[in-house]
Amino acid sequence: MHFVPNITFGHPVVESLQKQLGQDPFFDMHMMVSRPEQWVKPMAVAGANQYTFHLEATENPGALIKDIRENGMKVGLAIKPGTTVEYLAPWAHQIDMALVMTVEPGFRGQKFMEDMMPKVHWLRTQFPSLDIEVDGGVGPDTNHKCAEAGANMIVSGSAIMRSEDPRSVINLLRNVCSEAAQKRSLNR
Ligand SMILES: O=C(CO)[C@H](O)[C@H](O)COP(=O)(O)O
Repeated sequence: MHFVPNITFGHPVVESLQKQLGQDPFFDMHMMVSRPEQWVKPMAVAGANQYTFHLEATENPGALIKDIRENGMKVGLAIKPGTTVEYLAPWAHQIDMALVMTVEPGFRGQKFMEDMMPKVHWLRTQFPSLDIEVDGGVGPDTNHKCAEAGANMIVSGSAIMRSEDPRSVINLLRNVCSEAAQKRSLNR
């Protein structure tokens, strides 16, 4: 289970949490950009472990996946709420992580789109070992829906940053995801 606090690089809170929780940083760069091809090398040089791009932003996902791998990074593939999961499926065997956006990309603090959960569930059923991430409006009130649908990675921004006790929110989110993953593996 990976837990991904969505906090700006170098933010003192994330640095302090990493120290306190003893986590090795894993840098997944979620590139909400047009022409994602142009940033692969710079991100690899900067030390990114994974490069996540939007399927809607490229005309040649296959070539981009190859380039990311050749630059030594794992591959994440994101879809916006309006993009159907069937559009992502042909690439699922070539990627490490599928990212289902649960808000329109743009800014923090938006409302979680529960109607994206069937996408997560479908991906989990079709690709049992794929990492599946959700991003947008995820916090203690919505996290269990993501975990039950099959997400094993979550991005959480506002719910953590607005809390007076970020560490307990992180632990809660992590526990819910771990328990759901455990239940899934027992049911297999
Ligand atoms: O980047 C995003 C949207 O473009 C993320 O959804 C957002 O930053 C996550 O924060 P929150 O938990 O507040 O939705």
